[in-house]
Amino acid sequence: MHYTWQQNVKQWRPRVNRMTNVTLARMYVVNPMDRDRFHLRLLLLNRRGPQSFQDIRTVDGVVHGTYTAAAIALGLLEDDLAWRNCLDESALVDTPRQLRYLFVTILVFCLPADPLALYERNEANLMEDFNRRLQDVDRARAACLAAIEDLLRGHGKSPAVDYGLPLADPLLLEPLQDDNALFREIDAAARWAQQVENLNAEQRTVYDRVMAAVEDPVEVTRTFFVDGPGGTGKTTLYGCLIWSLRQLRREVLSVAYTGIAASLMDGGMTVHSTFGLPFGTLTEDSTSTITMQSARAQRIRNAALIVWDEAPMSPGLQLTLVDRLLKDVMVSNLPFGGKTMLFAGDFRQILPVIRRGTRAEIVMSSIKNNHLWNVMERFDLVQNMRAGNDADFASWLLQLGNGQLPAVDGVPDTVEIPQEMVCDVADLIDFVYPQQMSLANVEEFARRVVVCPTNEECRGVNADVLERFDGNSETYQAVDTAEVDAADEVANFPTEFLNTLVPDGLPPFHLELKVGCIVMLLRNLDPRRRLCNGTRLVVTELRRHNFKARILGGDPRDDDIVLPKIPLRSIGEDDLPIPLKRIQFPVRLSFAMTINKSQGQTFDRVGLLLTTPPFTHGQLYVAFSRVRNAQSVKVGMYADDSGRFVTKNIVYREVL
Ligand SMILES: Nc1ncnc2c1ncn2[C@@H]1O[C@H](COP(=O)(O)OP(=O)(O)OP(=O)(O)O)[C@@H](O)[C@H]1O
Repeated sequence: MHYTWQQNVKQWRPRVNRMTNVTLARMYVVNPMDRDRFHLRLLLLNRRGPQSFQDIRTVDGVVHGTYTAAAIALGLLEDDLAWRNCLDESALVDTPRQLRYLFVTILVFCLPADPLALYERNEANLMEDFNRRLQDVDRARAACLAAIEDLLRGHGKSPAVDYGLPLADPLLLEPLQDDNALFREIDAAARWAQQVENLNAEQRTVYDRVMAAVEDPVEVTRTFFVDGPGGTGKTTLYGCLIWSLRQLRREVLSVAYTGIAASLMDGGMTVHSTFGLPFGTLTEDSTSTITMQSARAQRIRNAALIVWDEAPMSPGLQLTLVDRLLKDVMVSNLPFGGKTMLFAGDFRQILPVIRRGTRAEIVMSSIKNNHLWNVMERFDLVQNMRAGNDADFASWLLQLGNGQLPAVDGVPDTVEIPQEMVCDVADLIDFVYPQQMSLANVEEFARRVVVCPTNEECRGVNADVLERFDGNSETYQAVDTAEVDAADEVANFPTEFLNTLVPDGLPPFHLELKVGCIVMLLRNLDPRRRLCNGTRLVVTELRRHNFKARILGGDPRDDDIVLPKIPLRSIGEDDLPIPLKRIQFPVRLSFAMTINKSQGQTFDRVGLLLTTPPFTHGQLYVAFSRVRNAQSVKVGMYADDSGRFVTKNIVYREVL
């Protein structure tokens, strides 16, 4: 019963509904993925006095077939023209498999208004290879839908529930043999069997301990931490564990804090996506989106081991939330629900990133200050296994990382860079890159990079190196929108102002590319295919609505990737005056990258630009440890008044 205030008699009276006997008091929230109902809700919120469902779908006298079409006609939804153009362009020249990847990328990241219409428009091209092979349209359609379903499942999505796409008819499906995958599996099995044999004594101790814990149902200590500087064989160790357990038909989950580290692990996924953690700053009250009955919860239940790489980068709170989730999923009060957990990493490297965080805040957020640290059995790997490493350099690096090199003139956090490692700032790019660059000589510079403390310096280097490429460039412009509800607030931020913003996690408004240039992905598009935030790609073809690229150092048998523009949002930690949505290719030039981004990657040659000094724990160590020997790195910096090359080496000894 609803009441209204009667001013004249100063009384509350039951409300009289003059229209009907039914009162629509409140509308249910509808998941945007439930498209039809979501768009009906959108129309109900924006249309006044419709008399029937048909009426709701009628715009300017035209009765639309779907609520989606009516919402587009009313301008309530962006239409899918950009994605149609992007798919049309790819369909003309790319393989059906590339087109299916592109279609799935658009579904997952661009949230088109009408996925079914996009599918139907492109169906013939999407299934063309199956049709050729099977010579039967119905079976080809079923195979194509199953392939799309498989790709979507990798993103935790369902074609029917999330996008309203038809499902493959199981009666028409036949097992498809992927010869490539089969050969790769045989290759991998031979390689890993050999690796397990070759583990050194330190690695073997951890391997045996973890395998024993997995096998022993009553073992109490099931949480392990492996600490080891770069090159001591951590990745090899958990590769062996993952492979051995899979041989025993046991499931393993491999996760890492960053997408790029996840992509280097077999089947690796980010911590966020595996455990359904929210993005942005976590709090004690943050919760996982994983429900107990879901397939993701079941995957966790089935896992015999969870390997967590680059753990020192994870905020301690992440461990608390995952511990809570695993206790619920496993219905157990043991740490991490009694799962066997193997954490690994190097505390000399970069710690959790807290924007403008103080030393105390950063240290407090480290996993070392989480109560779960105390339940971990700890192992140290010290033997450097990286072939070609020079022993003097490895020992200098370790002293640098441990903060054991002498401070200059007693000034804390300073270090002198050996003269032979320094070059003139103006010559640094020449040390790394050839004068003439193109797709033809990409192998010459693919495993080289310039690293800098901040993005600002990277932008300058990137623009300079692009000049070294032959051929014309293409400049792609973004579509920028301020994400605010109030119309008058939007007016305070004109488009030309939004276009000038260069937040860290977003591509530039003007993206200038040339064939052969190196770009970095800015989103985790598909860790299963090593397409992660931080993956470097070489551009192989530029088009109007998409571009083609391949992963640097990727498997040559892999197809090139076709990338669409996608809507990207600022993450709220960019110091922007307003939340920004930018529709642009999710890449930026990557001849230079920040030291933080380079963590976890190995290069043949690195130019370290130190015109501004490193500013947080571990940065200098991370920058130098990207290469295997002293000859492969040069530092571009200026001498001080006494001719010495002095910079900052910030080491928080309390976390080592
Ligand atoms: N037991 C071993 N015998 C021979 N080579 C090994 C062994 N363990 C590791 N390696 C080799 O040493 C190199 C470094 O190993 P790995 O990548 O596993 O180290 P990491 O600790 O993960 O390094 P990073 O932290 O820099 O990624 C690799 O080339 C690897 O093949």
